[in-house]
Amino acid sequence: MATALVSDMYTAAEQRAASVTAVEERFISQAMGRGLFATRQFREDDLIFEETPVVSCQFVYNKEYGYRACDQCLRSLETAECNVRRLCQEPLLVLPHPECADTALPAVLLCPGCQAEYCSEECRREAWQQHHQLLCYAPSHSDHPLTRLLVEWKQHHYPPETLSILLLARLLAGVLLSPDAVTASASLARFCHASVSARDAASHKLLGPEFVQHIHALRTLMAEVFPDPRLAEWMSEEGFKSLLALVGSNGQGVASSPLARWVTRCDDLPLKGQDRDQLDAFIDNLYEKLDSTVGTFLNTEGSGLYRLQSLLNHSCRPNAIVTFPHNSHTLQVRAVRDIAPGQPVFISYLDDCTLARSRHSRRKTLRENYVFACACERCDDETIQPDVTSDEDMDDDEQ
Ligand SMILES: C[S@@+](CC[C@H](N)C(=O)[O-])C[C@H]1O[C@@H](n2cnc3c(N)ncnc32)[C@H](O)[C@@H]1O
Repeated sequence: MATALVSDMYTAAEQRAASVTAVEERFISQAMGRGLFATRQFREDDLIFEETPVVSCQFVYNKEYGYRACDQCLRSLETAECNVRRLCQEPLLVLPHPECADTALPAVLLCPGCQAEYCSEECRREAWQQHHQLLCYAPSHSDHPLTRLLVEWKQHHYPPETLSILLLARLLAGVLLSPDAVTASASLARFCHASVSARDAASHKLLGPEFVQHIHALRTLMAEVFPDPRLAEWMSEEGFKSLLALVGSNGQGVASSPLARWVTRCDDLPLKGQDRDQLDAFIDNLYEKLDSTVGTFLNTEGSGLYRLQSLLNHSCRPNAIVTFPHNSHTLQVRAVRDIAPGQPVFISYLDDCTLARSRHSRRKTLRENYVFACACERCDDETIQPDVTSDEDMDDDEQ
């Protein structure tokens, strides 16, 4: 499936594509807004839909720390072993169970202008057509507005990152490079309007009062990157904030890290007793080393904005999961239990560990990171739970 052009974001063709995938968009409630509903039966592990993003990009610090990924599809360009050797600064480190690692790496192609790396000619061409011809620059040019934009961004956003300002730059470049920029801009406005509730737009944590100066600086620099009157609407205070709220509320982490894939496959190995303990201890030790050398990095390479996936609401009792089986930004949504026609499809925005915690802890994490009060069925069922249920949760609160 080709990556959608910004101008295609809300076309009838894409609406039809959604129905082919057997989900449809419906209004749920004032609290939750819209959501996706199954239009047919899904069994556990069934594919519900597969989707490439409207736009995606690698996290700024991942790139700086030398994580090598295709600049278009985020496919990893190094093996898990190369990745950890470099990050842990241990050139002789050997990962056990090599059968769990991806070995077939693509031949790397470069952008002749800025040396950005791609995994294929298709990705290089797609990137050029969609955004790169307007964003190609040598990062060593410290005076270039894009360099200054990234410096400003990095001063306020540290790993583990969940978003990159380059997503916005790529979205806007996509508007200008569309055959009809006016229509593309209107399409982006509809996406913003439909996807960002008034509450998200007013209160998203990216837009908090402590960021007023920062947002002003980002907006000024973005206007320098795109001195084009066709984007004037997006450079206004309101327009720029609505874009930040769009990517803040809907950006999806892209899990294409080779190390994470190796770890996941190791977890699935049918090992028992001492063998399992040894491998688990090796992995724990590896993450500790990584933590001490390069700090906390999530298992995500970057983030993307997806048209269908951005309609999926959170539930603390999810019936679906987002995966990245192609080692790239193409995602799949799969059922984790049976879903009947007409039922809403929910994923979890929380990791497994947080999901296993009390209602109080889960809601606290969702409030702090996603700025909403969870209205899911499980939270509803557990309303009789005391506010805090475990020592661990107490510790959390005290912190
Ligand atoms: C990725 S969007 C999901 C689609 C969204 N409902 C819409 O109408 O566009 C995420 C937003 O949906 C809402 N949301 C998602 N899950 C929710 C839940 N369990 N309870 C309340 N609001 C939820 C929040 O406003 C959140 O910022």
